[in-house]
Amino acid sequence: MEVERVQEIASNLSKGTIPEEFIRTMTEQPGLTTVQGTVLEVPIIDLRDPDEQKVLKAIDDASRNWGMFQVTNHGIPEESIRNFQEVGKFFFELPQEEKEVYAKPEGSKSIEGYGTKLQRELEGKKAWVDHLFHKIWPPSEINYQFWPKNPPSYREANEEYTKHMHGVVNKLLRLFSLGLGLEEHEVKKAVGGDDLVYLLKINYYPPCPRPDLALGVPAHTDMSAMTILVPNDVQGLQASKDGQWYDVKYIPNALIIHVGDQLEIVSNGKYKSVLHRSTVNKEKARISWPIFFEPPADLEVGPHPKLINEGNPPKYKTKKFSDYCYCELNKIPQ
Ligand SMILES: O=C(O)CCC(=O)C(=O)O
Ligand SMILES: [Fe+2]
Repeated sequence: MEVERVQEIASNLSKGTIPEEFIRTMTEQPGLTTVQGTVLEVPIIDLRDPDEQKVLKAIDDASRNWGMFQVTNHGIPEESIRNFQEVGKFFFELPQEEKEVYAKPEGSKSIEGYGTKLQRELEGKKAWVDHLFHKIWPPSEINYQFWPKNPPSYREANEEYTKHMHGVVNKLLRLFSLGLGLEEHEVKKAVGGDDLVYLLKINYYPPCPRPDLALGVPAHTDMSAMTILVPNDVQGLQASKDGQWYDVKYIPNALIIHVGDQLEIVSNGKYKSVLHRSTVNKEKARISWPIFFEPPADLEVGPHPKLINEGNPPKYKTKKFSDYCYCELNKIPQ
C-alpha cells in the first residue's frame, strides 16, 4: 500500500494552508492551549554535582511532580550527540524512494521501520510527523535491515552514541531506585536488567504553515520504563502539569528524561509517567531522537513488592510488557 508521507504533503502545499485532517480541535490546538511566559519550568539537573544527595532529591522531586526533567553534564560527548543527530537528519533528507526502502513492512507485528502513523486518531485527526524506529540494544535484538546504509557512517554514529548511553541509563535507574527507597539495582532488575531493550525513534516534523493549528505527536505518555530524548534546536516539546501545557526549553546538549508507564507502575504511582506532546515550526524542520528503554516483551511488570503493603495496595495490574502494549495500542483498558 502506498502511504503518503507528511514530508511529501508538506512539500506540495499551497501557501499558508494545511489539509483539514491536520487541523486539531480547539481543545488541542497549540495556539489556544499553551501557557505563555515561563510560569513553571521542567527541572534542569546537573549530573556532575558532587552532592549526590542533592541530585537524588532533585530527580526524585522531578519524577514525582513532573515525570520529566533535563540533565546536563551527563558524560555523553557533544561530538557523539552531533554525529548521531547528523546521520539521522541525513536519512530524512534523502530522496523519498531511498527512505521507502526502510518502510515498515506491511502486516509486520513489529514497530520497526520508516513510517507515518496510519490509523487516524480520536476525532479523525492526523499527526504532522514521519518517523523511523529501530532497536539499538542489546545486540541480539537488533535488526540491521532497518538501519539506513546511507550515510555510510550511520551505523558507527549510532553505536558510539549507544555505548555512551549505558552509563547514563545505569546512573538514572540507580537514582530512581534510591529515590523510591529501594536498593540501587532493584528498579533496573524490575524492568529487565541487562535485557533492557533500547528502541530508537527518530521523529521528523516538516515545516508547517499553521503551527498554531497542527500538532506533531499528540498528547500521550510513553509505554517505556524511561525515555531519553535529544531534539534539534527547534523548540517543540511540551509537558503537561496540572492540566496545563508548558514548553520544555531547548538546552543545547542536554538530555530530556521522561518517566514512562512501566516506571510509574513499578513505583506504584509514586513516579508519574509524563503526559507530553510536540508542536511544529513554520519555517524549520524539527527533529527529535527519543530512545525508549523497554522491558523485554515477555517480562511481567507490576508494582514492586517492597512498595506495596496493606496501607498501600497495588494500584496497577502486573502484566507482560507485550500485553500492556497491545492494550495501549488497541485502546483496551489496562
Ligand atoms: O519530539 C518530541 O520532542 C517528542 C516525541 C515523543 O514524545 C515521542 O515520539 O514519543
Ligand atoms: Fe513520547
